[in-house]
Amino acid sequence: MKPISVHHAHKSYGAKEAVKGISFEVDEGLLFGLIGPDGAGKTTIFRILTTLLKPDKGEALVLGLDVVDDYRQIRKHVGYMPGRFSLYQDLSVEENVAFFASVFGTTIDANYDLIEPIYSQLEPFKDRLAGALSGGMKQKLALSCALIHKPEVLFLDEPTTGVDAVSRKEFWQMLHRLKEENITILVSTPYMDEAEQCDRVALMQDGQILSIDTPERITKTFHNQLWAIKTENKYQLIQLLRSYEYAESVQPFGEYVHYTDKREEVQAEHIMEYLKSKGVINPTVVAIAPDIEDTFMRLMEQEETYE
Ligand SMILES: Nc1ncnc2c1ncn2[C@@H]1O[C@H](COP(=O)(O)OP(=O)(O)OP(=O)(O)O)[C@@H](O)[C@H]1O
Repeated sequence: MKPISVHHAHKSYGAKEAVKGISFEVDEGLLFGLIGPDGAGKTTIFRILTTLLKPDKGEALVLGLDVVDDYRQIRKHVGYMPGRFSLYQDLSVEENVAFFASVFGTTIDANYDLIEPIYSQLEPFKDRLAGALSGGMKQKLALSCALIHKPEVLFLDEPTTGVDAVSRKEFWQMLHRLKEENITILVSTPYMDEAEQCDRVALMQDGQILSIDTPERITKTFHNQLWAIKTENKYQLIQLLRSYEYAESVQPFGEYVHYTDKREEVQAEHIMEYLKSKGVINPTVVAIAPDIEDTFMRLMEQEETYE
């Protein structure tokens, strides 16, 4: 039995089809990522799996239980950290955890061993109101609350959005520790660097899954030579590359533009010559290895082309 299995799930909000026939399964003890931009349908999938929304069509099972027929049992065995508003801002740190414990008929002490690595960092502030905590501390508190009844499956919807880089890193370390406790984790994120922390990922766009695999295998599907190009004027560079007759894809990435070319054999010099012929002084053109973000952008582009 897979802890999570979704078969051809559909969900619409009025005329808007948010989830368009999605299927995926998650093995026990895996850290599985739903990766995609805002509006891809990630939250809708979380709401279906945590029994807060019914799918219009298709089936979703958690721990072998049906999200519609067996919702009461599912709720006892899963932890959910929604994207926002999961804490009571006007209760203290300790009161929030105690409240979530009482909802599940348990106590902080009974489950302290599981939350200890996370909650111990909050204990010095246990009397502080949740509303007065920093983003990173709120996130730790929300995770403590989601774990207080020792769930077998943990659902984390964009847990690191709006959290500083150090707290994000710590958070992922915590998730790896929870995995060792054999908790199955479904986590969503819009950050591609976090995708690489997952055992498997589903890349989502517009209510559909474009690819499911390990981050390494997804990245290997990018076959073309990728170039990172930089000039003084990035906006002008993008325009020039987009109007280059051999351009295949042009994507801004930080201070660089990532570029692929339609030609089989292309050298950095070819691209430099073209840019110089358009008046660009000293362009930097470097061959680089693609990462999962490049692969995702490519898959999204292909999807748009086929539509
Ligand atoms: N209650 C609702 N009524 C109408 N449309 C909705 C509702 N909830 C979500 N949607 C739409 O459904 C689509 C999927 O939303 P969903 O929240 O599942 O995506 P997401 O990937 O979680 O993105 P986000 O990070 O923005 O929440 C979006 O286009 C969204 O605008």
